[in-house]
Amino acid sequence: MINKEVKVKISNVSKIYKGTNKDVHALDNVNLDIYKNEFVCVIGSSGCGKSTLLNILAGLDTPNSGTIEIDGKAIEGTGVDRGVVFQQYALFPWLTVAKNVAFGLELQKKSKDEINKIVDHYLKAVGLIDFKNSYPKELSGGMKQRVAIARAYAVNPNILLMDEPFGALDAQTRAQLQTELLNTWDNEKKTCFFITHDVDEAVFLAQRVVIMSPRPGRIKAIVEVPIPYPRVPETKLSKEFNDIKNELWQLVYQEYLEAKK
Ligand SMILES: Nc1ncnc2c1ncn2[C@@H]1O[C@H](COP(=O)(O)OP(=O)(O)OP(=O)(O)O)[C@@H](O)[C@H]1O
Repeated sequence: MINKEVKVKISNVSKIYKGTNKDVHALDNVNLDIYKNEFVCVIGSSGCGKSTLLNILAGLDTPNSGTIEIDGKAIEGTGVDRGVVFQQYALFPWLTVAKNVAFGLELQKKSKDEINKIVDHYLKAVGLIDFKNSYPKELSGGMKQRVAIARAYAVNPNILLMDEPFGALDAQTRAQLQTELLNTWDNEKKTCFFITHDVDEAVFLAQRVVIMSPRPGRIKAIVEVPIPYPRVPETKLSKEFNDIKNELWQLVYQEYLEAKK
């Protein structure tokens, strides 16, 4: 059930990148309210502005116009209230798994005992406690992404911003991490903004799916996914799941036909 308290308010956000030949209107007047503890997925064709929007939410980029508010307060740059997970694992190769997860906690000047406790908690949550002293190069892609997720959760952000975090993984690992992510989301009650190219993944994870369209980047439609949690791999076999998936496919396909014109 969606709690209707607005957590993130995106109002009239536009972004233009100055290009060598021409300007790119990456986002045009984007408006979206994301509710507290909500899981929102964003899909849309390549170049429709998904990452631009996520980077602006993260405070890594700024809009040309419009505002982003979190709990009613305009954001200014990056903040520990927002954890970001990218497609490429972005782990520090010279640090062990435990040290990677501890990194943000050390910046927060937490005590050693507290850091150890938090690191162990999240490494257990992602099933990697036995690898705490390993280095990233000793891990598979899926394991590295689990570390990245544990690291994002460890600093206790209110909001998780995920840019295709499972995009580089094989189907089986991806399915496993989707279920794990939902379990953690359910336990930790975070607000999640999750970009994916995979319609199946969007329906499985999200309470609402935002479909964006390109040139200029806009929100084309928002589809609710009223399937109850916990969602399990078998959920993907249900009629309800497949009906919503088809609805989204039609919107995405329509987009493809329009782009071809
Ligand atoms: N730093 C930049 N400088 C210039 N143009 C940019 C920059 N970042 C993005 N763009 C342009 O803005 C548009 C939106 O890009 P963005 O990366 O947000 O799309 P996306 O929907 O995330 O795409 P993809 O699914 O391929 O990752 C694209 O046309 C892209 O070329």
